[in-house]
Order: sequence, then structure tokens, then C-alpha cells
Amino acid sequence: ARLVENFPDVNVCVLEAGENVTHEPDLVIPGFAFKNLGQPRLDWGFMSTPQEYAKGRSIYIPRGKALGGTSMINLMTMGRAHKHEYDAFAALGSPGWDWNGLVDYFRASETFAPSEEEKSKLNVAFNKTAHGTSGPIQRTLPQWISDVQGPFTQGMQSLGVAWNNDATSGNNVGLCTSYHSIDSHGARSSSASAYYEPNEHKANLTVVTGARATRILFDESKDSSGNLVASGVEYLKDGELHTASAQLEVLLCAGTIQTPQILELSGIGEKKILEACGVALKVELPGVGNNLQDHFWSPFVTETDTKYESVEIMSDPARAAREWKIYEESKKGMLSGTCSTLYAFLPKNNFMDSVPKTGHSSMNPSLHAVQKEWLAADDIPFLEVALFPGCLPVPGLKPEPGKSYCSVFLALTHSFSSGSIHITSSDPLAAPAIDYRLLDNEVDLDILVHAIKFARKLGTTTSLSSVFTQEIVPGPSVQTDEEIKEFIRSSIDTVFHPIGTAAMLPREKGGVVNSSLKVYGTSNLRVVDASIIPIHLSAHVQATVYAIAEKAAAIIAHDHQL
Ligand SMILES: Cc1cc2nc3c(=O)[nH]c(=O)nc-3n(C[C@H](O)[C@H](O)[C@H](O)COP(=O)(O)OP(=O)(O)OC[C@H]3O[C@@H](n4cnc5c(N)ncnc54)[C@H](O)[C@@H]3O)c2cc1C
Repeated sequence: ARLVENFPDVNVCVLEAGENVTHEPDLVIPGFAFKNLGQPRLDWGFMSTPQEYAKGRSIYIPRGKALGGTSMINLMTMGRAHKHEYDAFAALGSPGWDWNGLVDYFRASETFAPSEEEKSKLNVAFNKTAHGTSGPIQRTLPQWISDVQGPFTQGMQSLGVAWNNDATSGNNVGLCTSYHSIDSHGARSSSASAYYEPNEHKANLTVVTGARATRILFDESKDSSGNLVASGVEYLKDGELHTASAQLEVLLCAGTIQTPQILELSGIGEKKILEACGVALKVELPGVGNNLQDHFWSPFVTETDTKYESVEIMSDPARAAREWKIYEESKKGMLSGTCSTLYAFLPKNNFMDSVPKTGHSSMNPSLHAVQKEWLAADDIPFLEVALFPGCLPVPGLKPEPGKSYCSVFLALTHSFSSGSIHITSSDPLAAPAIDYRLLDNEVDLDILVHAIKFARKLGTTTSLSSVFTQEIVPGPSVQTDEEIKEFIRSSIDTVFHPIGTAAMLPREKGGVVNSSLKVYGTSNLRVVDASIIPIHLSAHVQATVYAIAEKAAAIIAHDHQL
């Protein structure tokens, strides 16, 4: 979109496998967000391979299939990690990608202009230099707050977790209100509504929906430095193969799962993987598809005093109708958001009394070393603790009518397991094999055991002990560390934030793209999506992906002297 609007002489063609669903009510109305998951029309619905250390379970991995990608089906939280985590991008070999090199792009991507009344109600204040006031994505504060939020805040504070009134200015440590990609009219602000729509009628933009890219095409001859030159993209539409030619560049933005798949189908990847699938090797790049990282969560669910309403009340038709009326008339109420409005990011000293040993790790050694340092640090969060005023989805658990629930969402922000995504055949329509190697490092279990214990302690604080009336999950029968570990192995799940499979790292460290996001061994093929993030962040990912895309547009303009 930035190239289209800033450079009328540059023609941009977007190939998107999904359709344009930008204004469908279930996608626009924030309170309906959960309805879209698992619908094949909107969600690729990947499954991982059976995870050995998680009871052999296959993990469901939703991914948006639509113009706007996963920003059409995500849960709209807009967070940023600690500035030191972005600084690691640069320290790992990508100059210009530290916090200072990214903050202008975070700003460029968003409009964030809460009123004085909202700020004072939610106890927030903002460092203006870190926030945008005229960018495409609309970021707002929650319009509905659960009654449990007050006692939960006090409970967290009594355990030493400080309130952070400006958690997206480079220091995300502590408890804060969540921010969302929702506009002031209560509608989802997605990359389709915010970036595509203002440019949709521009003469230099062509968008082909229902177009599934099958491989990148290259010129027969290489450039003078021996690099492949991308000449276009082959794609399937309505059962027929087509070609889109590229004169300047090909930008691969298929996300963490399909970007490595398309690279491998195009002959870029590890020799033995491509050979096994009968794909001719064009660039030997063993990093492709490796370094898969994600955030993983375990549930803590309690029954609450019924004077505290939980989201389950929406199953009462009369109450749902009332909420609908509130939303229609004022864009407030439970449908104006996802009901998750408060979270905390905790470094080790907030929830662990000692630093667990990291042991052997499947991680890239350079990244492992960074994470080990972070685990011992006082400022890098390893745990997200979020309040959800309702029963989180736990297999086998069905909320009972008439009861109220509250959950504490406990997510590991820096897992020490590192997985992979690879093709298993040359068929572009076959899903790749996705192996998280979930919990292959005991340290992740140790951290999550501390997390469950923290949630239990939180439930016994003076402010929450009369709110949380009975622990349902893990439940009273789960007491010893080994029992808690068993519970985690049975219940751990993804937070839907996969990254890293086309990592921006030096080639010798397993990198796939350089700091200009160019794929090694090519002259004009770049990757611009979450797959380039080399090491995971203590933040939900979308705000960072928008900043990456903004920076990519600036790099491309600079490289071509546009
Ligand atoms: C259920 C869910 C909830 C989430 N909630 C949050 C949240 O609250 N906050 C947050 O920050 N993040 C959240 N995320 C994560 C966040 O939305 C993603 O990290 C982010 O959107 C990734 O952007 P991307 O550009 O890398 O990939 P995507 O947005 O996934 O874009 C990839 C695009 O490529 C298309 N594509 C793939 N293969 C092909 C092909 N072969 N041919 C043509 N097109 C193709 C896809 O259809 C898609 O449109 C959530 C994710 C999910 C699934």
C-alpha cells in the first residue's frame, strides 16, 4: 500500500489466496471474532504434527485466509515488546532493526488518540514520541471493562506487579490495559480496511483474490553477483495456472507457515528436504523453515461469585439482544471488544523464586544465548498473564448454565523449543509438516509450573479470594510439580503467534533474509511478514508486523531510489 500511494509509477500486483471479506459483519464486529476460527473459507486451519512431549497431541494453528490475512481473524490486541528485545534484532546482525530503528515505523502504522476522559478512566498516559496519530491502523482503548478488573488489578499489585501506564513505549513490564486494532466506530481495523481500502481504486494497484501462489519464477541466468533474479510468480486461480510477471521485485508475504513452503517449492531451502520432494535446488539455504517459535499458553479457570458477570451470559438470548442494542447504538458493551482488556508481562522476578536451568535446547545457538540472558534479566518478560472474564476453551470443560467464570491466561513468551515447517511433497496444495517440538526443553515446563503457582497465589490474595470461589482447572487434584507438568503437557496450546521461519539473521547463523529482507542468494526477492522475526518477543505480534512492513516499504523505496 505504501508503494502504491507514494510512487504512482510503480505498479503493484497482490496475489491473495483468500477473498475480500473486509465488510462481513462477523469479521468487523469485535465481539464476534471467535466465530471465524475453524471456518475453511476464512481460516487455513493448519494442524501440527503430533507433539511428542505434549501427549502426542496435534495442535490446531489457525491462519487468516482473506485479503488482510490473519489481521481479519485475529483477536486485535495491539502490543509492543520491550525495547531491548528489538535491540537484539540488531545485535544479532541486522543493523537498523533495534527499537530506535523501528519506533518511527510503529508510529507510521497507527493512529492512537485516546481522549483525556478515556486516559484518566483507564489510568494510562503516553509518551507521544512513541505513538502515531495519523497512520492507517486505528488503535483504541477498551470500551467495556469486566467487574473483575478492579480486584484483579489489586491482587496483581499485592503480589508486587506494578501498574504500567505506558506499556507500548519500549517498556512493557507490568500490568496494563490492553489496546486493540479497533476503530472509533467499534469496527475491526485490519490491514485490508486500513491499508488496502484507501488505495483500492489506484491505477497502479492490481489485487487478484482467490489466487494461490505455487512458486516463484526465476530468470534462466543469474545476475553479475551470481544471485537468482525473480521474474514473477506462478499461481493457481479457478483451477488454472497463471503467471504474474515482475520487473522490479517479488515480495513474499505469505506468513510464517506458507512463506517457507513457497520458498521450498521454488527451490530455496535445505538440499536434502528439497531432494526428498523432487524439487530442483536453486539456492542452498538450510535456514528456510527452521527456527519456528511461538507463544504457548496453559489455562487457569475458576468459578466466580455470580455477582461478577462472565462472557457466558451471552448465551442468554435476552442478554445477547441487549448487548447487540448497546453495540448498535453506542459501539460500547461486550461486543465492542473481545472482553480481554487487561494483561501483564512479567520478568522472572515477578513470578519465579529462582531461574530454571535451560539445559539442552533445539534453538539456534545464537538465539539460545540471548534468551538465556533474558531469562536471568529483570526487564524481559517471560510470562504473559491475562484476565479473561469467562471460561477459556479447555478440552472437555463445559461451562454450566447460571454459573460465572474467570480465567487467567498464562502464556510463555520465550519458549526454548524451536521447531520447523517443511514441505513433504512438491504438491503446492499439500499442507507443510509443522513441528513445534513443543516442550522438548524441560525449562518451558518449569516456567509454566511457576506460572500456575503464581495464578493460584493470585487467587488467594485478599482482593480476589472472595471473587474466585473455586478452582476448576487445573483443579484441586493437581498439586505436585509432576502433576502440574502432566496437566501442562495435556493442555498446552498455541497463542497463534508463530514467527521465525525465514529469519532475518546472518546467513551463517541460519538466516534466510538479510537486513534489507532480501532472501540470500537472490537479487530481488524479499520476505515481508512475521516469518522474518528472528527471536520471539514478549508481545502479540501484529503491531510489530505492521512496523516491519512499513520499514520494508522504506527500504525498497531507498534501494530503488524511488
Ligand atoms: C486466532 C488468532 C488470533 C490472533 N490474535 C492476535 C492478537 O490479538 N494480537 C496480535 O498482535 N496478533 C494476533 N494474532 C497474530 C497476528 O494476527 C499474526 O501474527 C499476523 O497477522 C501475521 O501477519 P503475516 O503478515 O505474517 O501473515 P498473515 O496475516 O497470515 O498473512 C499471510 C497471507 O498470505 C496468504 N497466503 C498464504 N499462502 C498463500 C499462497 N500460496 N498464495 C496466495 N496467498 C497466500 C494468506 O491467505 C494470508 O492472507 C492472532 C492470530 C490468530 C490466528
